[in-house]
Order: sequence, then C-alpha cells, then structure tokens
Amino acid sequence: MTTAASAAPTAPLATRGLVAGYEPDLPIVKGIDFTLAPGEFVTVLGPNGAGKSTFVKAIAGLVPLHGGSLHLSGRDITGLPRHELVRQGLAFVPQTENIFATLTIRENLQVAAAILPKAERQQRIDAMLAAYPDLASRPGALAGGLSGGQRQMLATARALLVEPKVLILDEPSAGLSPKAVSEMFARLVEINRSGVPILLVEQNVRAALAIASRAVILVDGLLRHDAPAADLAADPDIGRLFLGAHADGVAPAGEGTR
Ligand SMILES: Nc1ncnc2c1ncn2[C@@H]1O[C@H](COP(=O)(O)OP(=O)(O)OP(=O)(O)O)[C@@H](O)[C@H]1O
Repeated sequence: MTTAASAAPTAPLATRGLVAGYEPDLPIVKGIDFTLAPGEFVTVLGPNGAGKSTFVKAIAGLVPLHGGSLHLSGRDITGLPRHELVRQGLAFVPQTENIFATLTIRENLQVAAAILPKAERQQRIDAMLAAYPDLASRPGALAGGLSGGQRQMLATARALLVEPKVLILDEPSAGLSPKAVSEMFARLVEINRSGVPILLVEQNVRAALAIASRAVILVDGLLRHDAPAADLAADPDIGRLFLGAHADGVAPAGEGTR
C-alpha cells in the first residue's frame, strides 16, 4: 500500500534519508531529507567540513551512497551512474575540473552536447553562446586560457546546454575576484528566473543569502536548519550558532580556510 509518507516525492529534486561517504563505514552525509521545490533557489551553508560538498556530490553521483533515496521530478534516480543522471536532467558544476582546459570553448560545449539528439546540437550550442557574450566573442579560444570567472561561466553553460531539470553548483565563487563573483551570481539569478531550480553550496554566506530564496545549514553531516534566506540574513545569532561566526564569509584566524 502506498501511503502519503512513502509516496515518491514529485519535486524537481528530493533526498530521503540520504547517507553517503567515501569509505564504506564512514558516513559523511548522515541521513538528509531535503526537497527542492519548483523554481526554488536554495543555498547549502555550514561550517568547514560539515559535508556540504559531499552532499551535492552524492546527489550528482560522485560520492557513493550508503543509504536513502534520490528523486528527480518524481523519478527514483537512486544509484544511477553519473552520465545517466546528466541524461535525466541533473546538472552539476563541480568546484574544480569543470571544463576541458585543452579544448576550445566551442569544443567544450560540443562535448556536453553529445548526449543531445544530433539535429539539435548545433542550434543549442549557438543559443548558449548567444547567452554568454564573453564566450561567444572567441569560441575558438582554448578554455585553459580563460579567467577563473570565464571558466565558471563556461562550466555553467556546459551544464545548461542540455536544459536540465535542476542545476547544482559546488562553490562556484571559490577563487574568483569580487567582480567575477557578482557577475556569476547575477547570472545564477537570471538562470533561476528562467525557471531552473538551483542548489548552491557556498562559503560566501552573505552573498549566497542575498540571491537564494531559502537556505539549509548542514552541521556534521546533518541538516540542522532550514529557513527563508532573508530570515537567516537578518538573524544576528545564525553566524555564531551554525556557521562558526563565518557569516561574513571570512574564517577567523587559525581556522581552516582554503
Ligand atoms: N575525497 C575525499 N575522500 C575522503 N574524505 C573526504 C573527501 N572529500 C572530503 N572528505 C571529508 O569529508 C568531510 C566533509 O567534507 P566536505 O568537503 O563535504 O565539507 P564541506 O562542508 O563542503 O567543507 P568546506 O566548507 O570546507 O568545503 C571532511 O571530513 C573531509 O575531510
């Protein structure tokens, strides 16, 4: 018998009791129930080592699942291999190694387009280049020669090429200049407004709360807090309680930073 509690979630993305980690007996994500609603923009926050990256990598098929389930638009995608998750519409932009440095901008897009029907590929690549003037101005340039911000743009363009159901990004602001971060975040807001739900891991807490609609805070592999982003941004206690007082995105001296 199917009960309301056991019915498969129909949201764009849902995890139920998700347990994941790199070693069989060492869970890093320790049982997370999370739902990304249609059109939502959710940021994942928490102290260093809380398991934020592991959580999204597990969703993206890059970290082994030990338990629980994953659902994409009502479909159970638990345990599917990475390439199949992409095909199903789950786009993930990793923090590093998210482009092919020795290929050109256009070739990077062509590789991502390979899962599309042949007849659609060129038109989608052209449309994506049109949306990214910085990339369109030199499609033959090697991706390895791009700035950090342009690389992130290319990585995001590659992810969007296949019109995903959900876009997940792992710290896209890492290592970028303040100008590149604000361009990147403005682009994410546009993408979200076009209807793509976004899940964003960020250490840049204030910037993330300014663009997200909701925030979840992970502590030691568990989802400890879930609230509207504006409420968290206005809460003077939240930095002390959950973020190790990193609410300005700057870790105190002596604590681990990258
Ligand atoms: N490839 C890996 N192999 C084994 N353990 C790992 C690996 N990557 C991360 N870990 C461990 O998993 C735990 C959570 O790391 P994770 O990177 O998910 O945290 P985070 O919240 O994203 O941290 P940060 O904000 O510092 O990026 C840490 O104890 C870390 O050492």
